[in-house]
Amino acid sequence: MTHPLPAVLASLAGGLVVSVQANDGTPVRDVAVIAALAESALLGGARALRLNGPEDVRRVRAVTDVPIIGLHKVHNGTRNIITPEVGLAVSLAEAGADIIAVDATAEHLGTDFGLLGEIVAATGRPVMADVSTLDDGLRARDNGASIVGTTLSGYTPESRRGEEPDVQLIAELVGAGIPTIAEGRYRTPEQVAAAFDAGAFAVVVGGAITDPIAITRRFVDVTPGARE
Ligand SMILES: CC(=O)N[C@H](C=O)[C@@H](O)[C@H](O)[C@H](O)COP(=O)(O)O
Repeated sequence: MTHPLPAVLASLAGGLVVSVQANDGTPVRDVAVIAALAESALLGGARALRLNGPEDVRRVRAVTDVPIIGLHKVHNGTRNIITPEVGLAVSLAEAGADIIAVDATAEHLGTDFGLLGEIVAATGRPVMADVSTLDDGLRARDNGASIVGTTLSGYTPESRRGEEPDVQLIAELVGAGIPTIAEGRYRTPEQVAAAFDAGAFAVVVGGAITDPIAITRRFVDVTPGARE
């Protein structure tokens, strides 16, 4: 793992990163809407953005200088794999991403995490390794990641399942000396505060801020009408 952190990552310390992504086929899946949500997040105080795909990265890069964590999701039939190829990472960097997020799970990569170093070499950008377990994080550290994210805990067979964010994984990774960004299922300010208490370097919040369908559904779910 790179010591000290690259400046663009160091600038995220203690901050909120907002992930602005939308599923295909939803009304929000429109590059202009993504850009509007991203600008709104910045007006609210977000320190950085996390964006899926070169089109969204390029569009948002045109309106802001804040750090952008770029990723490119590819569905493998079971789940989305995050930036599984060097070429996808290069396209994100060319579009303006400052940091590249990469799926760094044993489920996807087995024991060969060499892709992380290849992406660093090809893009000249630091890699945020999206992990699901402590073992994933240790391998990512040893293979060129600058920082890890708890992003994929709950989405691989090896990781803990739950509705709540995996705060325990933050503590495990930080305990191993690995700088860690908390990400995945953060819904409330209290959960974000708990992530920082556990030692998180920064916290990423996605759907709780940028997915109006999921936000609406959580309110509808407690209405009497929803139980009929
Ligand atoms: C598992 C996976 O593919 N996660 C993706 C990674 O970029 C996104 O779909 C999530 O929205 C993001 O991680 C933020 O998480 P949340 O939306 O729960 O705050």
